[in-house]
Amino acid sequence: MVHGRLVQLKHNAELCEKVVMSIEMHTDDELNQSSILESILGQALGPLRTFYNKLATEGEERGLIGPRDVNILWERHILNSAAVVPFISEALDAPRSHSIADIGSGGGFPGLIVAACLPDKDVTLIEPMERRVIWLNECVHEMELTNVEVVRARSEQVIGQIKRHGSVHPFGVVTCRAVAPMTKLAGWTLPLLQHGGRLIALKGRSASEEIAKASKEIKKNGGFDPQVRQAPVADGFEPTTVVIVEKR
Ligand SMILES: C[S@@+](CC[C@H](N)C(=O)[O-])C[C@H]1O[C@@H](n2cnc3c(N)ncnc32)[C@H](O)[C@@H]1O
Repeated sequence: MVHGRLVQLKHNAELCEKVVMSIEMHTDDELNQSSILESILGQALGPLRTFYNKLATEGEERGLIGPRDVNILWERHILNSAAVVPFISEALDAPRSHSIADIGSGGGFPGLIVAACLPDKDVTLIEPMERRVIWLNECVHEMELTNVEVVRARSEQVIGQIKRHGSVHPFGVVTCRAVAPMTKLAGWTLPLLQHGGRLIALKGRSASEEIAKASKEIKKNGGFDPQVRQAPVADGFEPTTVVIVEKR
């Protein structure tokens, strides 16, 4: 009986491996077979391949990626998100809360990638849309991540709760990508940070102008010293832009 069960499990595992290989062969993402992935993602590559395959098969149908994204998922979404990880590690080097919040996670960017790359840090994904929250919970389960909590809420609601309950501001780092301009993001992210914490936002080329426009909101929400930094994605790929704001 036990032997029969083991044979069945082995058969299932082989079947899963074949399905994964066939999905990877049917997308034209040239990075699929590249050693770049392992050199950048290391131990996180296993769970992130699971995530990649789920996105490639279900992402478009579930409204999480566009039709043209399927062949550039690694570069456009996964490696782009992973570019914030060194900035987070640097920020959490100081003695402050080791928890991270990602607001407006959507399909999981950058939050799920951060959680896979930093398995010893607690990551809270804050996302208001129900169908995206369902997706995020499925991903956490299938990627076997044990360091993630998904909260269905707008960031302002979480901030309201923190203020009402008078608790200390809990996060050492807040991340986000493609959620809102800095004028809004300042009020949606900085109040979530503890003193000495850092906002690390993936931004487009207009990052400097956004910071200039939002200087009043940044100051009002306890932020200071906003900086625009270039974050390497991988050799031969265009770097991405990151905005970093310190919390007083
Ligand atoms: C354009 S999507 C970006 C998703 C993901 N970060 C990415 O880069 O692909 C913006 C996401 O922000 C969420 N969002 C909008 N307003 C929000 C708020 N006030 N607090 C938290 N999330 C919010 C939306 O539901 C949506 O999933």
